[in-house]
Amino acid sequence: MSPPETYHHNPHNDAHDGERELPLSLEDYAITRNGFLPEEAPLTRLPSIYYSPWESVMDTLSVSLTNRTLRSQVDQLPVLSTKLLAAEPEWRRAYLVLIFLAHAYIWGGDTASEILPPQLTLPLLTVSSHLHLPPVATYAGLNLWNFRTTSPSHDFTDLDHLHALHTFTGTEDESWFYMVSAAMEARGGEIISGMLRGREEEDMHDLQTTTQALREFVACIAALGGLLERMYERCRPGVYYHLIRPFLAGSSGMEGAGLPKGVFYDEGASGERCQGRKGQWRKYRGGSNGQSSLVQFLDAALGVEHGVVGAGNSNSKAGEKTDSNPKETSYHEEIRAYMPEPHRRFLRDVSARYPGGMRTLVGEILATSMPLETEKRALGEAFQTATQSLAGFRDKHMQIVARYIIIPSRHPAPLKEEGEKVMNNLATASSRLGGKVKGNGDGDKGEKGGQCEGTGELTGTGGTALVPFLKQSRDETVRAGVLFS
Ligand code: HEM
Repeated sequence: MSPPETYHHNPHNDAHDGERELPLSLEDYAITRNGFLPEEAPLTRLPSIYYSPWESVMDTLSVSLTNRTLRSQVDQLPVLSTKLLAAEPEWRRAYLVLIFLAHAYIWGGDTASEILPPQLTLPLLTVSSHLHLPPVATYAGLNLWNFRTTSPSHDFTDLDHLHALHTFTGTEDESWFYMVSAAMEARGGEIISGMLRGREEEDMHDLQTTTQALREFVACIAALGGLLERMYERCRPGVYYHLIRPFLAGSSGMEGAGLPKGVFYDEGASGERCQGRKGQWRKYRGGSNGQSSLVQFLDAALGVEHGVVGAGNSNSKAGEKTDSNPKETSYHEEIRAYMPEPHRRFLRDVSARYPGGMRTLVGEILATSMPLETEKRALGEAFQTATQSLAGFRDKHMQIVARYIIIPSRHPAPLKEEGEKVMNNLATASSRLGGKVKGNGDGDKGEKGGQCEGTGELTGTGGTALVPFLKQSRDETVRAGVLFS
């Protein structure tokens, strides 16, 4: 079980006059009026002065990366205990600090560091175990818990007033990259309770709640698509691809970037596993927006089901079992291990309580012989529009991926000064690896000899074969809209 949360009362959970109470209490899942974002903006520093050595390194992170002093600063840090971390926001702040320092340490040199020192690993292992997250950069640390707002009304959907607390590069581009997702999470959070209530509707003679929930879903997806497309405003594709993205890379599938065994998490002097050091070689996926619980909630709410990439799923219908090996898990299933535990539990409970989501409910209602043809037609249309809008959102996302990854991957990193490549494009090399779905975390054995040859398929920071995967996710969304065939 997760540690007790300190979330405040959530007005979105309240049933208004005539509304059914939600069967799942959103507070139990650390879901707030801002959706999967916290109720309040995250801590900007750890309150105890004991942690000032960490915070001081964070204060100058991007500068230290540029002048290559970050690793020596980390090496000189004391090994700090986690005993002074109290409330959950402090644990999240500690996690954010440690994952930023860990990725800066691994990727912030001329070659990747295969070893993470105990100054980082010892507290990081404790903090990530407390939060039930892997000890690596995740969407939670980079996006959900890494923002402040200058909005007078503390409106987290107000993208123009959101700012990342930390970036690797010190660029506006990187802050914007994280903040677009943060604003989307806040906007998307507004429909969580409505969708659950709409799915809960069992009164066949009043279909309006469900139809209305689907219409609000469509409006929400339009807003999310609008925010997504604002990525172009302040995040330049070349800066993203050559400067930002390399820092987000994980340790799985990184042979081409100098991490054939992953990363050794050095836990101190005793032991014998690596040059007399205690510790473990570990492989994790990198940080990715694909770890957003919101998008997986939208899928679960509608009834979109994702299969294993390339396992014959492109011809299967939503909800059908495929021929793939039952032991294989889909990317979407696997990536849940990288989400905060309460959010992961929420997705599991939503799918268990409402198998097939709206798709099942709408299918059942349309199949009945009740004389409410107009309402039934409106409901069916609202459902079709909802699935189309989510598929359209995925199309927009694919265009972003083309602009930010596929096109820049064909061009070398620009020169900063004559003869000098922009720093840190180590993991960019790993963008072209062979293999299907790559890298599923600790001890991953799934590599298909994916060396960096420059000829393989493009992979995401999360390690997926990019284009087929994204197309399949979009097609699965379209198919969920087909109710009868
Ligand atoms: C410059 C902007 C972006 C780029 C380059 C990008 C890139 C990618 C890549 C490479 C993947 C493949 C999986 C992986 O590598 O982990 C992916 C998946 C995904 N991304 Fe993005 N992404 C961007 C913005 C966003 C934003 C803002 C969101 C919203 C939360 C988002 C949501 C997703 C989701 C949900 C997936 C999983 C596939 C799916 O369900 O359709 N992405 N993205």
